[in-house]
Amino acid sequence: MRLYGTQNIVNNQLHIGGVSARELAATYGTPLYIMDEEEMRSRARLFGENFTHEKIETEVIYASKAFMTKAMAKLIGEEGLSVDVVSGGELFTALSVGFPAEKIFFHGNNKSLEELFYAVSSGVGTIILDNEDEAERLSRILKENTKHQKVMLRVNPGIEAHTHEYISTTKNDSKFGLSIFSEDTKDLISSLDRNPLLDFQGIHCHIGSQIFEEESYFKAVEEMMGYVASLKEKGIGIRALNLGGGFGVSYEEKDAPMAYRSFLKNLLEHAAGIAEQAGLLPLKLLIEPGRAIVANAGTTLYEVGGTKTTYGGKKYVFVDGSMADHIRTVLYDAAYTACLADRMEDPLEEVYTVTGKACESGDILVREAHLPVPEKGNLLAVLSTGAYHYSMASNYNRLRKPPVIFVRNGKSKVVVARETYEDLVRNDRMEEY
Ligand SMILES: Cc1ncc(COP(=O)(O)O)c(C=O)c1O
Ligand SMILES: N[C@@H](CCCC[NH3+])C(=O)O
Repeated sequence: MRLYGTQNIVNNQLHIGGVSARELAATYGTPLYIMDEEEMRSRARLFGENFTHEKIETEVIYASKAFMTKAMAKLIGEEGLSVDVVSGGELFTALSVGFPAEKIFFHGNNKSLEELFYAVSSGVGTIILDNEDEAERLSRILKENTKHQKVMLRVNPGIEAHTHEYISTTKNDSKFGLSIFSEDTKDLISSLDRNPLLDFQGIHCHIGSQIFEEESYFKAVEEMMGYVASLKEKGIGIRALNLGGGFGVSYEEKDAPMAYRSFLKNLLEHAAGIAEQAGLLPLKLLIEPGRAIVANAGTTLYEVGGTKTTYGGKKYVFVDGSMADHIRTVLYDAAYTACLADRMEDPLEEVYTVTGKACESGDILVREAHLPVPEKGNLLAVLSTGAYHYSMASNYNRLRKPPVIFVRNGKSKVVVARETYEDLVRNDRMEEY
């Protein structure tokens, strides 16, 4: 089995960050989200250090939708990356730990008046507009408050990157951004560029998520550079080109993500070559990795409650979590690797479907887990759950969200406490009509 970051096996036990899964379960209970701090920091550094070029200014922005807490915002700040937020909530989290506002990029396809006002009044560095309505809302706020704002526009280059339909973002009918093939988009860019309230920086695209094909990014660079050149011909100078995120990670043994270091270098080299030849320099290049920084750093730990073999012969192992803390399997048909964290070297005997406590037949965490025959009380770990797990967790069935802990150098700390029953009813009211 492929282990990640600081994960290793000592005496048949899974250890992460130098702490055994058994000890973590005893200290914090299960289900439990465990994040390997060293792994997140080294991934952040990998992107920061390898997306650099002598001829082009660059910036790496962490897409916080993948995993955001106060501790994470602080970690990203310490590692020198910028941050992308898509809601007032993510923005609040970043600002609440003193994340520098000028290094925040505000995304989203339907930012409200309230969110835009919050962003402008907090000094958010760049707002990435998605459409004309947002541009109009933002201009109104800037005018009323005599402010000035750096903006970019999200465009859609129509690249078909191979990934699950729900996380593909640049098909021609995607809800995100505006097509580069439409004249209306150029008209909007031209009006953003002329708007004295705006400091128009350039354009953004994001071709989808969990992408393995390097070729798709090279194609995106070519399309976007061509577009930058066509805008230049219209007298619109583009200072920044943001290529988004989406860099795939490995969830199963067979997954082969790109070698990030060489990929980033080659991508920048390719972009710099085109930009130089087409006379588009100076042009700043930005990327927004989310999953690639946190996915493999995360492990979810559950306790086994029992097993069941159906009349039809299907074998289930029941754990104390559910689709409420692990939605990606049912939502995207995503595949994961599971193991028994306290029996790591026992022979794998059967294939089980890992299911939880939710009242849904679709409550499946891992479709095919090769395991030793699980016993009640064993610890079951699902690997690579650092991205889009805690951030997509719900309270379905009024299940409490698990805590999140960071581990590093033999120590652990709580970064999000386990929800209590009181937390679940905190906003309930018993008013009369
Ligand atoms: C605009 C934008 N940037 C960055 C990301 C991060 O994607 P990923 O976590 O796949 O790197 C996303 C999510 O898909 C996104 O929509
Ligand atoms: N939530 C998705 C990716 C996010 C897409 C954001 N544009 C996933 O878990 O894969």
